[in-house]
Order: sequence, then C-alpha cells, then structure tokens
Amino acid sequence: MTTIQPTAPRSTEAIRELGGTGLAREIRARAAANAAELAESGITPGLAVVVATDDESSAWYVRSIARAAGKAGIDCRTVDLGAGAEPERIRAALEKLSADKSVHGIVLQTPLPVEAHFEDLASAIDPRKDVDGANPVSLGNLAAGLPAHPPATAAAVLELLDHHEIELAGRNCVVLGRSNVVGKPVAQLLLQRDATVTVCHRHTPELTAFTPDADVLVVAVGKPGLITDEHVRDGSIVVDVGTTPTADGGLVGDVDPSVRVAGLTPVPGGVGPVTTALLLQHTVRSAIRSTRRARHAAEPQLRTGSER
Ligand SMILES: Nc1nc(=O)c2c([nH]1)NC[C@@H]1CN(c3ccc(C(=O)N[C@@H](CCC(=O)O)C(=O)O)cc3)C=[N+]21
Repeated sequence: MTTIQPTAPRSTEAIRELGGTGLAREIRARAAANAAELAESGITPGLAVVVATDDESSAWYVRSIARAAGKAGIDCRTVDLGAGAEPERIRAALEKLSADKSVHGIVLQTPLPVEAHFEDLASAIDPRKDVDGANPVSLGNLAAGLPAHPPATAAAVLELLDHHEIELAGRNCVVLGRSNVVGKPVAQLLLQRDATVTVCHRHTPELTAFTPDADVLVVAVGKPGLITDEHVRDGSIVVDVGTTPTADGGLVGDVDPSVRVAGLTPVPGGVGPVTTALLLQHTVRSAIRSTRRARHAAEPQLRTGSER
C-alpha cells in the first residue's frame, strides 16, 4: 500500500498546459498573409517601437518584436532615445511618428526614465496607431465598449482563453493587478464577455479571500511564486502573465508551476509569444484601416453613411 506524503512533490500530469506558442504561430501567419495582400497594393505595414531604457528584458522584447515583424513583412523601426531621454524628446518622437504616413503602429516601451510619465506621454500616440493600447483614450474607449486596440498583453490573455475553449460568460474571474496595461484592460475585456470580474491589488488584505472562488484567475503582478495551492482550486484555470527574468537568463511567472489546477498557462511559452504576435496583428489591421480611410477620402461619392 502506498502512503500519501503531503510533502512529496506532486505530479503535474493532471494539469492541462494552456500553451501559447502554437496560437502565436497561427496569429503570425495570418498577419503575414494580410501583410502580403497589402503589399500587392504597394503598402507595407509599419511599426515603430520607441525605447527610452536600457532594461535588458525590454531590450529582449524589442528584438523579438523586430524579428517577428520582419518575418511577417512588417517594416519595424526601433527609435532608441536612450535611458536618459527627457520626456519632451519622447513626446516629440511620438508626435512625429503619429504624423508619419508610413507608420501604422506605435509602441512606447516600458520602463521609462523616472521623470517620464507613461500615460501622459502615451497620450501623444494617435489612437488609430495605438497598437499596444497605451493612450488613455484607448483604455477609455475599451471601457465604454467603443472600438479600440486593447494592450497586446491583455488581448493575449483573452486569445489564449478562447483558443483553449475556456467558457467566460457567467463565470467568476479574478484578476490580480490593476495596471493600465494589463489588469484594468483584462478586466474590461472579461466584462465584455459577460464574466463576473473581481480585481485584486496590493491593498487587498487577503488574496485567499477571493482567489479560490475564481473559475478563471489572471495573475499580472510580477512576483515569482506569488500563487500557490492555497490560492486555487482543482478546477481553476490560471493565466500567468508575470514574466520575471532569472539570474540564469530564464524567465519565471507569478504562479508556482506545481499548483494543482485544471489548466495553467506556462512561462515561458504562454501569454508572452501571443502578445508579440498580436502586436503584429494590430499593426496590420491598423494599416488595412488606414488604406480604407485613404480610399474613402479619395472617392467621397462612394460613402454610404453607414461606414465609420
Ligand atoms: N509598452 C509595453 N508593452 C509591453 O507589452 C511590454 C513593455 N512595454 N515592456 C516590457 C514588457 C515585457 N513584455 C514581454 C512580452 C513577451 C515576452 C515573451 O514572449 N517571452 C517568451 C520567452 C522569453 C525568454 O525565454 O526569455 C515567453 O514568454 O515564452 C516577454 C515579455 C512585454 N512588455
């Protein structure tokens, strides 16, 4: 007879790994196909990434965006202003790119220099080019149910849940983190899908008062090992948005990978690759919309009035 040893490492076999690499490949392929169609009419989707940091994980992300964009037929330029860039210079760069017809998507990387304020600067990004949902106008439109690009990371959470056929309507969803780039927009997207949404953050005294009730738990805090078995149920679906670089060059999430749950998104290989792929998709969509607008402006007589 076998004895149960509570301290023994548990098998993770029962956990369904909700991976994102296959989905990311599909999204990239679709973006590349759409970019190829645009190329037939002489348009190359353009993405600009504005950087004002020497943070290593940000640099890795920027390189991976540039690589993936190149493969998808998107013209990606990195505007590196240096870690000491003054807010005025960052704002001027964003304004210039907003006015540049060859640019369809603009991303302002975080972190920023201490004296720079992300939301303030992001308001200089033309909302139509705001492919990472950074302009407060985009978040407002999202909350109001109007068309807007959600931040790529927030959109990636929903894409992953849909891809793995996780039901959301009427379910209890708990979001940990209330940032403008992940927690708040994820909560809005879940509300749009008819979920009951609870948002917890650093002033929530006891996470365990909320998290075990979650059918779907989205963790976007940035603290490795934050979520353990006491926070979850066997039936929970957990989306791990945290990506903290480790000393040995790896990456860890906020969720202890040995938690006993029904489904968990891995780190790496979960939300991250889908985020990058969606940034490309948003850029191609923005390029398609801008060519439509240009066509309508050239042929006003074709306007029906029902088009927006
Ligand atoms: N305005 C802004 N928007 C962002 O979305 C943003 C940002 N600033 N600043 C930096 C962070 C970081 N970030 C990541 C995205 C993908 C992976 C990713 O794909 N990681 C791979 C593996 C990476 C590895 O193995 O080192 C994975 O998770 O499988 C990681 C990190 C987006 N960020």
